[in-house]
Amino acid sequence: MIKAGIVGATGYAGAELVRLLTSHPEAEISAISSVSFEGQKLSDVYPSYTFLNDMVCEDQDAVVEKSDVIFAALPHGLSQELAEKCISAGKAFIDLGADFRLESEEEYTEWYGGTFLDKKLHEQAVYGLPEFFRDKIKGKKLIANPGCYTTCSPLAIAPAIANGLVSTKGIICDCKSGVTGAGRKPTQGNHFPELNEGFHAYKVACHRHTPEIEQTLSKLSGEDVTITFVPHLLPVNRGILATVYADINEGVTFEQIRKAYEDFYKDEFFVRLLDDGKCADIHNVRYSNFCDVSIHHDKRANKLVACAAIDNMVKGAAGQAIQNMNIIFGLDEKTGLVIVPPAF
Ligand SMILES: NC(=O)C1=CN([C@@H]2O[C@H](COP(=O)(O)OP(=O)(O)OC[C@H]3O[C@@H](n4cnc5c(N)ncnc54)[C@H](OP(=O)(O)O)[C@@H]3O)[C@@H](O)[C@H]2O)C=CC1
Ligand SMILES: CC(=O)N[C@@H](CCC(=O)OP(=O)(O)O)C(=O)O
Repeated sequence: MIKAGIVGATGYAGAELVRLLTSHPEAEISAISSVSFEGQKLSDVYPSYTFLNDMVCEDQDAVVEKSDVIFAALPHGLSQELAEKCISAGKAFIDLGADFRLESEEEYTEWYGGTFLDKKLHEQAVYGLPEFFRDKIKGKKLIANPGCYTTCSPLAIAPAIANGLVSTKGIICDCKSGVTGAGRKPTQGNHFPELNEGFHAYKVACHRHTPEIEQTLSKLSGEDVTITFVPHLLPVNRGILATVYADINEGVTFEQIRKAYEDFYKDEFFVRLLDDGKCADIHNVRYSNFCDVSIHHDKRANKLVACAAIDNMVKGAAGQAIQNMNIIFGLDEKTGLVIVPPAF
């Protein structure tokens, strides 16, 4: 059994790791940590875990010591020192935050304000989006698990970008997220009466996920990709819908695009390419690690409109982190993640 420890287990991403790892057949939760709830049972914080996980929150050192793999579900900027500790102790480290996602320190400083504390450590980090970088993840110890928008948007458009079927300029990623994406800490505007029955964009064309999405798409394309990214806050608990617009290159037919998507995703269990005429819906992926993708042709403007839906807490966070753990430890990638989304 893999001993899996969670730092930041009381946050939404950490608690989702607990939910999924509790029924993982090849892993057991070895320890969990919290600062605010140290010494308290997780099931006192989240009563739905009663009798299923009554573990007591410890400190970070206990998690490192007792685990083969440490998942960090902490706010940005808190993972670098912890990663160093884990890697030098020979453990695997999967970071759900953004500390290791951007390869350029300059970009990291621009968008997050910090610096790379140990450049060598950053060189060891692999970006954990298995559908694109599986071969690089195998056998590695330090994984930068992508964020939710940064999983969903590239999965929507990747086959068209990787095959040079759409322009790499002027791509629009128009995304809508459920409120769990903002974490457990209440913030002004996320309070139910202020949020419910409303719907708005935020951080328009200046969200820190912009360079991360561009980094992934540029790797797939081999060219510098520029995007306009606009996130919106949806008054639902879970789910992200990314609607991505791109100009179809001259001479390319929609049939070629569909064939490229079919080929690209034919062996990807977690990506469900929908038939023509169907639209990806966050309802159909809830609690699961699936990403549903639908593609559409705007014939008048000759644009590709690609939609992708994920559960931000699963494929956008904890599920993908476990998918990465499975790859690192040589397990079938699907282990513990074959979850049927509820029909209603
Ligand atoms: N929510 C989502 O949809 C997604 C989140 N992520 C990323 O996962 C990470 C966690 O996010 P999320 O769970 O939503 O956030 P939460 O705010 O819900 O949880 C954060 C966790 O970190 C702990 N924490 C806060 N400050 C400190 C500190 N100074 N030192 C140690 N621990 C601290 C908190 O609790 P405690 O005080 O109990 O220790 C809590 O357990 C973030 O980096 C986020 O960007 C990634 C993808 C999707
Ligand atoms: C709704 C909402 O607030 N979402 C978060 C993104 C959460 C996430 O996946 O991102 P990171 O792991 O990169 O923080 C935001 O816009 O900042």
